[in-house]
Amino acid sequence: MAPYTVRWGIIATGGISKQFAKDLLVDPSSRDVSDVKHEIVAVGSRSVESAQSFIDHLKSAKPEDSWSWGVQNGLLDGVKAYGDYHGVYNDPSVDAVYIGTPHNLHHRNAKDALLAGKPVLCEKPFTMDVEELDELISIAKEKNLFLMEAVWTRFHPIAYAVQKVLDSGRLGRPKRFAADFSGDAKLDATGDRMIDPELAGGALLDMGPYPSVWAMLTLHHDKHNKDKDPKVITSHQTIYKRTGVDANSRWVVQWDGLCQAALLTDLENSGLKEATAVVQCEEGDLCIEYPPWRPETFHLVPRPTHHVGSIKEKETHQVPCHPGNNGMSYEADEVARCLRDGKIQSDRMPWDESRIVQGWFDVVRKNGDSVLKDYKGQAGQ
Ligand SMILES: NC(=O)C1=CN([C@@H]2O[C@H](COP(=O)(O)OP(=O)(O)OC[C@H]3O[C@@H](n4cnc5c(N)ncnc54)[C@H](OP(=O)(O)O)[C@@H]3O)[C@@H](O)[C@H]2O)C=CC1
Ligand SMILES: O=C1OC[C@@H](O)[C@H](O)[C@H]1O
Repeated sequence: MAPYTVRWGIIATGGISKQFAKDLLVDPSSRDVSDVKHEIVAVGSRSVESAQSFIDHLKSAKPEDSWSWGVQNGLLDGVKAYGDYHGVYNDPSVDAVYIGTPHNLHHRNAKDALLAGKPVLCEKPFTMDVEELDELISIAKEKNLFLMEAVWTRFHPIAYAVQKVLDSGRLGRPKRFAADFSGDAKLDATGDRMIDPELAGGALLDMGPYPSVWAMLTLHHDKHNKDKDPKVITSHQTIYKRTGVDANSRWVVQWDGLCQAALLTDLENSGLKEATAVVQCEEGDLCIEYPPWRPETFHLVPRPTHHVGSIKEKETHQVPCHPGNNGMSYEADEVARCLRDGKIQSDRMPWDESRIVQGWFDVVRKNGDSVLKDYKGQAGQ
């Protein structure tokens, strides 16, 4: 059977849109996929020149570039450059829209796309607060349109491999959990969106999705977990004085009857290489290596008290993404399969799990003292 094809419209021409677009153009067979494929038919930007130069950049792929396959095989043929986003939403040749704008624009852009009748894949963090997210979900339901947060890490081979080990029961019940996304950005020398309050900068919203995804995949999905509504029980933010955003956010989530998770983000200090996420279980510890957004290695490690636990030797598991793939093709394949199967949400990245994490961000932000503390989202506008 011919592969099901999604014709994508890309919103915004920044760093992540470029990475996503390139992954759409990688040969699906290089990741053992034959049931779906992708084309790019429209790019929307605040300026038509930027949309065009984005397209030109993609088209200028050298033979050794992973995405040159798509260029040579016509996946960009006829792509249109729009000098606004609505051109993409209203283009009848677009089957689905990818949104790669800064956080505080996600709700506006996703809402406009849905109202124009387009399925949406929207970058993380989904929205600025739960109210904005609930509005998007209700529009998606009402219009019977697919909607998903682009938490790409959920779709990586390592995410499934980690869950397989935990599901096997080999490690027993989780007892403790910690996860961290921290980096030593030279903030005083930069003026980028990461520290810009006007673009909802700060560690929590940009980095927070990654410790959260590992807590969700391991604890929330654990077969012993019965708590459907894990809550933040304490949190702290340190403020970056120059712009007032959070330089770090730390919070603890409790899954009643299972265990707690300590979640950390930090813009100014690096985390641990071998332990970006650690699930400590009865029989041994599962340690996922940095980087949290795209790890490729995890270890099973004996408990520090060597007489406890059946894991006696350290084991290392390498589970890379397929070569030539930034790691974003997998989430695009998920969107294609959901559209093909008539689904409006993904089983792997369902709305209620986006809502849980968005809810944690709301609590941490409101408990803290950053310039975004009292930020009101734009639900209803
Ligand atoms: N999944 C992942 O791994 C990653 C996800 N992200 C997420 O993607 C989103 C975008 O991040 P990133 O690509 O790094 O950001 P960039 O700053 O590189 O790009 C953002 C783009 O948004 C558009 N835009 C629209 N309005 C504005 C505005 N007022 N100010 C600035 N840009 C604007 C611009 O495109 P144009 O001018 O063409 O309209 C701009 O190029 C964020 O929400 C982030 O969390 C980011 C990095 C990695
Ligand atoms: O989503 C992201 O993942 C990779 C990081 O480098 C980036 O800060 C972040 O936006």
